[in-house]
Amino acid sequence: MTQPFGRVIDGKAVAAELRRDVARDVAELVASGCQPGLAVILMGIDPASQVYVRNKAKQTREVGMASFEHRLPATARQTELLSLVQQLNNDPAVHGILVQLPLPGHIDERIVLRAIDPAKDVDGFHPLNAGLLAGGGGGLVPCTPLGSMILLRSVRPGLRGAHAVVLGRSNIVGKPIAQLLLAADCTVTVAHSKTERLPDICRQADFLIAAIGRPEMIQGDWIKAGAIVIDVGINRVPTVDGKTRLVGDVAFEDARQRAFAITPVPGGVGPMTIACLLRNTLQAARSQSGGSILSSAGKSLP
Ligand SMILES: NC(=O)C1=CN([C@@H]2O[C@H](COP(=O)(O)OP(=O)(O)OC[C@H]3O[C@@H](n4cnc5c(N)ncnc54)[C@H](OP(=O)(O)O)[C@@H]3O)[C@@H](O)[C@H]2O)C=CC1
Ligand SMILES: Nc1nc(=O)c2c([nH]1)NC[C@@H]1CN(c3ccc(C(=O)N[C@@H](CCC(=O)O)C(=O)O)cc3)C=[N+]21
Repeated sequence: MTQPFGRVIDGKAVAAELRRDVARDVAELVASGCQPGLAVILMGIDPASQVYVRNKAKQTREVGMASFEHRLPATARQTELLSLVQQLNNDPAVHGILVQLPLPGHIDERIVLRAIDPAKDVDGFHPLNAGLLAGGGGGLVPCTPLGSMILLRSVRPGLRGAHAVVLGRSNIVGKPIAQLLLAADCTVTVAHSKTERLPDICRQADFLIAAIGRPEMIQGDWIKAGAIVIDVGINRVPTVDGKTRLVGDVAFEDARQRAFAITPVPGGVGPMTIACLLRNTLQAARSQSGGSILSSAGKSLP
């Protein structure tokens, strides 16, 4: 019998399934003469970023795509980074470009993200793609928001009319998630650091999407009974034995007692982010091997 409460959403399993689907479609595309290629630029030696970049490269190859890795020293000049982006924009073997964030302080992130060809912008951070998303779809959709929606739909296929509360309003997570929920006919509240009476707002949420980067800040009694909780936060915290562990923005065990379903950290949204990156690269390769950015890429939103 299925439990009425406290279901843990298995992001690892859903991500593995998505990667299998991507791998099958990649094989078809390769057979027709186009191997999708993903290029990742890593500037500096942030240890966490290095782990992500390594995982991405491994999973890219596993689904049959070509993986290109470019490393620049943290001290490289912005013009050097921009000319690398330009070179990748012009490289027909590269269908997707990801510049790992955050960038060192002397680099203007906005200028770099705008330099990426929107058709190759598999992160979905270019203003053209952000604008298409705000207009209801048609471009490349940011990976973490896409993955969050797929997990939400894995437990509740019909989202219409529900009250979704998004905590966080960043351009890369909170805002695009809010757009996707709106496109799915949810009633959306976006909260942030200046929001008053945050616990009360959270208690109204049928779907609570947490993307604030504050370890376990969201308490169990902020969760409405029967809500679905998507915890996007990834926070590394010290443990008593001097090591570190990953926790989300939600106090998982307490929230689980009240939620209908909840994503864990690790093993929730994180693995979906990489799987969606591969999905976006596949879409980008398809539209570049015939058709425009508006043809196959993200025609229907999740
Ligand atoms: N699972 C994954 O694959 C990914 C996970 N992440 C994780 O998601 C989290 C958010 O990332 P990101 O959007 O880049 O972070 P940002 O720091 O860019 O944005 C954080 C947002 O949370 C809001 N916020 C901060 N503190 C509070 C608070 N006390 N109460 C209410 N709102 C608050 C901020 O408000 P304001 O705008 O007012 O400053 C801001 O809008 C992080 O933990 C990050 O590690 C990020 C990317 C991918
Ligand atoms: N241009 C750009 N695009 C990004 O999408 C991007 C970025 N920059 N900078 C950093 C953040 C963070 N991010 C994660 C991806 C996967 C996991 C992931 O797979 N996490 C595993 C755990 C991994 C671990 O153990 O460290 C999990 O949650 O289960 C986490 C975080 C993508 N980001």
